[in-house]
Amino acid sequence: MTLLTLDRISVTRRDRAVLRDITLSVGAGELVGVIGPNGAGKTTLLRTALGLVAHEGHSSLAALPEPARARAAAWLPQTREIAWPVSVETLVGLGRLPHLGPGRRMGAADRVAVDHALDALGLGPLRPRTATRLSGGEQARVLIARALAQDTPLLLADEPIAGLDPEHQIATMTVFATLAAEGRGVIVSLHDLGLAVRHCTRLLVLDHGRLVADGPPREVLTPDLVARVFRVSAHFADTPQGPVFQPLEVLPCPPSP
Ligand SMILES: Nc1ncnc2c1ncn2[C@@H]1O[C@H](COP(=O)(O)OP(=O)(O)OP(=O)(O)O)[C@@H](O)[C@H]1O
Repeated sequence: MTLLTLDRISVTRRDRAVLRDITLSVGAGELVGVIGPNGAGKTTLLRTALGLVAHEGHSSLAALPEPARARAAAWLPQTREIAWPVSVETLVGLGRLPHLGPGRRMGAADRVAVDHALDALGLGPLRPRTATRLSGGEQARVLIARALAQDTPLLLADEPIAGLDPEHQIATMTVFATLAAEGRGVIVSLHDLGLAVRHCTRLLVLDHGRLVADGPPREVLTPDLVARVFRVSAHFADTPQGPVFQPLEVLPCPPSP
C-alpha cells in the first residue's frame, strides 16, 4: 500500500532551487533513510511532503485536509523544543490529540498507545518526570515517543537520532525498523550512514536538491556515489552481524572546471 506519493516536487527559496523535480513514493513496510550532505535539502523534502513548505508539484500528504493529515502521518521535526513543564506521560499523550474529538478525554485505546510508545523508547522510569528537566537525549526520546503515540500509518522524522548515545541510537532505529516490519512506513533523515545502512530498507540520496539515488543501501552507496556526493572514501562490508559501512577519509576537492 502506498502511503506517500511525491510527484515532480520543486522548491525555490530566495530565488534558489532547493528541491528539483523530485518524484517518489513510499509504501507500507519501508524504512526509508533520507541522506545527503549538509544543505542537500533533506529537511525541506520532509517538510514539503507534509505540506509545510510552498512548492510546485504534488504531495499526496500535503493534499489532505489538516485533521486527516495528522491521522495519516506523524512528524518529528529537527528542533526539539519542549515548551511546557509537563510530565513525560502528559507530553507523550499529546500525540493522541489527532484521534480525540473536541473536548474528548483519552480513553483506554489512547492510554494503550501511550504506554506502548513509552515502552518502545524505554521511557517507563521517566514517565512521571518533568519533560523540560530531562537531558537533551532524553527529551529527544520523549518526542519520538509522542510521535509514536500518534499511531499513524506513516512517520516522518528529521534527524531523530542526532544527540542520542549509541545504545539509544541503535534502539531507536530498531523501533523504526519494527514499525516498518509491522506494516507502517517510516522516513527518517540521517547523517549516520553506518546506521542508515544497517537499518534502512531503502535510501534516498539528495545532492544539491536533486534525488541522485534511490534504492537498497547496498546498491545505492557505491564507492563512486559516496565519493561524488559525500566527498569521502568508505569501507562497506557484509558481515555475519549485517552490513557495516564506515566512512574513512575526506577526499580532495576536484579541480574547478
Ligand atoms: N527559509 C529558507 N530560506 C532560504 N533558504 C533556505 C530556507 N530553508 C532552507 N534553505 C536552504 O535550502 C537548502 C536545503 O536546506 P535543508 O535544511 O533542507 O538541508 P538539509 O539537507 O536538511 O541540511 P542539514 O543536513 O544541514 O540539516 C540549504 O541551502 C538552506 O540554506
